[in-house]
Parts: sequence; C-alpha cells; structure tokens
Amino acid sequence: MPKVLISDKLSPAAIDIFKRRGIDVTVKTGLAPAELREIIGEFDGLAIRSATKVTRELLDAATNLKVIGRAGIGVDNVDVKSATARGVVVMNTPYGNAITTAEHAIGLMFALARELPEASASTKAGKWEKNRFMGVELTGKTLGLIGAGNIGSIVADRALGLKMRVLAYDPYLTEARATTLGVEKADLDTVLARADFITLHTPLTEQTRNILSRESIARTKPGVRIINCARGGLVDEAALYDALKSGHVAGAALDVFEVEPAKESPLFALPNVVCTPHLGAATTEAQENVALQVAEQISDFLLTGAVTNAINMASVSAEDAPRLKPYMELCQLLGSFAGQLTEARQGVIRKVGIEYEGAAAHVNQRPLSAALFAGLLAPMMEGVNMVNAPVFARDHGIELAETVFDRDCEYQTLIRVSVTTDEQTRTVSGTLFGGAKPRLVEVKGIKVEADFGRHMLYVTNRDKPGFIAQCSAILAEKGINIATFHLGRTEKGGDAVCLISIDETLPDDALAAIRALPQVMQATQISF
Ligand SMILES: NC(=O)c1ccc[n+]([C@@H]2O[C@H](COP(=O)([O-])OP(=O)(O)OC[C@H]3O[C@@H](n4cnc5c(N)ncnc54)[C@H](O)[C@@H]3O)[C@@H](O)[C@H]2O)c1
Ligand SMILES: O=C(O)[C@H](O)COP(=O)(O)O
Repeated sequence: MPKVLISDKLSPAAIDIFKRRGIDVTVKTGLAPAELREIIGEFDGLAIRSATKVTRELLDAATNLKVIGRAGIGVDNVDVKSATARGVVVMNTPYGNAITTAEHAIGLMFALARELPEASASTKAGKWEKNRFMGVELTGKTLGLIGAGNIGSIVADRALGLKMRVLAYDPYLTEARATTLGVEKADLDTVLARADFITLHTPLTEQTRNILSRESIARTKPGVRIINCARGGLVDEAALYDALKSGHVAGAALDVFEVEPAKESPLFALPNVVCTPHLGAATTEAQENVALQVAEQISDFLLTGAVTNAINMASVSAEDAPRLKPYMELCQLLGSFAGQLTEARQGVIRKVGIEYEGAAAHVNQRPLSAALFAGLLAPMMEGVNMVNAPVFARDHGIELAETVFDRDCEYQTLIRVSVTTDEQTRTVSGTLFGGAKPRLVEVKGIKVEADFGRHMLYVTNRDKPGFIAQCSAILAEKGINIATFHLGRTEKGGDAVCLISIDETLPDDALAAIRALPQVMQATQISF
C-alpha cells in the first residue's frame, strides 16, 4: 500500500480521499526540516502547501518518494530541478484556489480605495474620524493587470463588472484572448503610465523578479495604488516604501512578501499600506478544492500511473493510463534493449529516432518517448526514470526525432527506435502482440520475432551452417536452459541475428566462448 505524508495544513477532505483510495496516509504538520528529513524516507508521496520547503537535502533523504503534490499553485517552495533529477513528479492544482485569490485581490483593491482597515481600526478605537477618510470610486478607473493567466483573467472579469477599464500586460496574452477577456492588451510602460490601480498576477521568475522595480514604480501614474497577491519579490519593497512615503504611490496592499513569514517590515508602519499574511487562497471553498484535487492526483499517480497537472512531466489522463501502459512498457523495453546494445559498444548516443505506426500513431506519444529514454539511459545512468530521463537526454545533447506514420502497417502497432552513436545507428522495432504483450519484431532491419525474456543473448552472425549447434552446445555445457531461440537473416548466407532467451545469466566464459565462434560478429547479454 503506497504511503503518503501530509506535511502542511490541508483540509481533512484530503485524508478521506487518500483513505478511500487505499493509501496509507500520515499527517504531520509543522515539522522542522531535520524532523521531516528523518521520516521522509518512508513515503511514496508528499502532499504540501507553501510552508514545507522541499529542498535538495530533503529530496536526498526521500529515497522512496515518487510524487510531490502541491495543494495550491506556486511551487517556488519546491526545488523542482532536484526533484526532476531524482525522478520525482511535482504536481500542483492550478485552478482550485484561483477564484478565491482573485476575490482577495479585488477585496484588497476595495480596502485600498476606501482605506477600510484604517477606518475600521480608528472606529474601533472610538475615534469616529468621519472627516479623516476620503476614498476614491472604482467605477471608470483603469486597472492595470500584470499577468493575465488564471487569476489575472478572473480579476479582469470582476473588475469589468465593477465598470473599470482593464489594461493587461502579459507577453503570452494573444490579441484574441484579450478580446475574449474584454481587456486591452498593452505593454508594461503603458500599464505603468495609465493605471490607477496595478495588480500583479505572475509567477516569480527571473523575468518577473522586481517587475515593479524602483524605475518602473517611478514611471507609474502619480496616485497609483498597487496590489500584490501573487508573490513577494515581484515588487521592490524598499522602492515601494519610498514611493508611498513620497506620496507618488497612494496605497499598497500586500498579501505576499519578499521574506515570509513577514514578521516585521518598514511598510507595516505606513497608514496607506494594507497587509494580509499570505491569505490569497484562504477560503473554505478553495482549501477544499485544492485538498481534494491534490489527494486525487497523488492517488491516481501512485495507483494507476495517471499524471495530472505535473510541472515536470507529460500528462497522462486517468482514462489514458491503462491504455498507454503496454505502449510504455514496450517503449521502455525497446529503449532498454537499444541502450544495452549501445552500452556494450560504449558508444556516446547522439540521436534517438522514434517512429510510431499503426495504433501507436494514434495515442499520446509524449509519455512514450519519456519511457523509451528511461529504458535507454538506465544501463548508463543510475536512478533514471520517466521523469528525469528526458531531462538527462537533453542535458547530454541527445537529439530526439519523432515521426508518426499514418499509413497501413504490417503490424497492428509498430514502434521503431533508432539510436545513433558516433560509430553507428542501431535500429530495433517492437509491437504489442494481442494488443498488450511487448514483442521484438526487427533488429538492425532484420526481421526476428521474439518476446522480451528476463535474460537474453543477442548475437549477430554470418548465416553459415553449424552456428546453432555450437552455440547450443556451449549453453548446454554450462547447464543453461534455453527458453526460446529466434533467428532472422537478411538473405541466405548473409547477416543474421539470433535472440536466445535463457533461464539465467550467462557466465562470462560462456559468453566469451560464443563470441569466439567463427560465425559470430557480436554477442551481448541483455537483461530486463
Ligand atoms: N496569494 C496567494 O495566496 C496566491 C494564491 C494562488 C496563487 N498565487 C500566485 O499567483 C500567481 C499567478 O497565479 P495564476 O494561477 O494566475 O498563474 P498562471 O500561470 O495561470 O498565470 C500567470 C500569468 O503570468 C504571465 N507571465 C509570465 N511571465 C510574465 C512576465 N514576465 N510579465 C507579465 N506576465 C507574465 C503568464 O503568461 C501567465 O498568463 C502565481 O505566482 C501564484 O503562485 C498566490
Ligand atoms: O500559490 C498558491 O497557491 C498560494 O500562494 C497559496 O499558498 P498556500 O496554499 O500555502 O496558502
């Protein structure tokens, strides 16, 4: 039974789902990093929000971990690169808290426009300062969106309902999408110059860090009000402080901070600053949504291999997972076969070609190439799997060329793999016998039908009499039982391949004896 640890405060709905799906679930929140490192090795899955920091050190200790599920959107608390390198899938729940967070941004905009927190504090203090507070109307004002993804789009929709004009800066926003949203697509300078309110809705990346820098804040319209419900680090807090003090910025509402938890900040002393402690996603509805989603996604992955909302891997729907399973197995075996042949020759792989024909041409091929790379690279690298194999391949400069043939095919399905090293190109093809059982059908362009046995001997030889008898005699002498024996050749007397499935591994001296046979050009032991 797979084991999952919930290490942040998640709705109890998640626990129910894990239990219902047959997952052994443990809840331990508020653990110190060392305490978490101590226990993480037991778990196959980890469910988190933003409090748990999934560092390289934690991942080093997470020897069984297969999946990290973030109940929420931002994964900046996860070292995704290290997780990928260790073959751990990282998933989030990209939509579950989007409405709630957009509502928080709108709420903060109202709070700024009418100085609600200050007015509330003053009233509760018995001051009744009716003449101190004079707000601004939102109707007819311009809202500048920086980032028009899931949350930004919802904010735009609500702002349009408030009769605001919405300008959006997002390099990935198309004109067509802007029209659908009812917003005006603009460059950053235009948003800065024209917006009465600016609201940020981008992830924190190298491009967005300090997107509201001292210089860009200086270019904003005097009297602008700024809302950040996305990530600390998007706004230069020191520059914001100076602009608020000078009055150039009339107000700022911050849900997120450069350093969290934000226990102290010069900004806290300013009356025109509204702060909340990273509450963007904090509603019952949103927390229920993300908890349910993350628990289902983690369970699906651990129980069926379905991959949803992964940051570092191609998606495989729950519906597709069982259908793709035999194809993935075939690809992994073909990759492993080709990888072991390449390893035997110590060649550096330069290029991998994958051709899909028949039924394989009509399935989702992205996870298939990942499975193939995992099989191919496993003999050469430790800890390789479907998550990290495509990254390893890219990092090692291995070019991937995929071709899908929509044509009549001799087999119900056919996947052909060619691996090019500095010295040669090796081709192997396989099919799914009966639609499910992986079978080799071609090696080096020579037809030879064989199941993938646990231990196999692959021989290339010249098609001359005596080879089968001599090879069998060597195996018999070592007491090695032959399970299956398959032959193929280009033509009578030409190049031949032989695939022998044996019941155990071949001792080195037997392999050497087979290699020494006069007809043999290459003999390699393959294990799956
Ligand atoms: N405060 C909270 O509690 C809370 C809750 C949920 C999400 N968030 C954060 O809100 C942010 C947005 O979430 P989302 O779900 O809308 O993400 P999203 O991925 O749907 O949208 C992000 C948008 O930013 C745009 N973008 C990327 N680089 C940009 C750049 N350089 N300039 C302008 N736009 C750029 C992208 O094109 C995309 O449209 C994330 O950082 C997320 O972590 C915070
Ligand atoms: O990225 C997110 O989803 C938000 O920052 C919410 O984070 P939280 O779930 O830890 O509050």
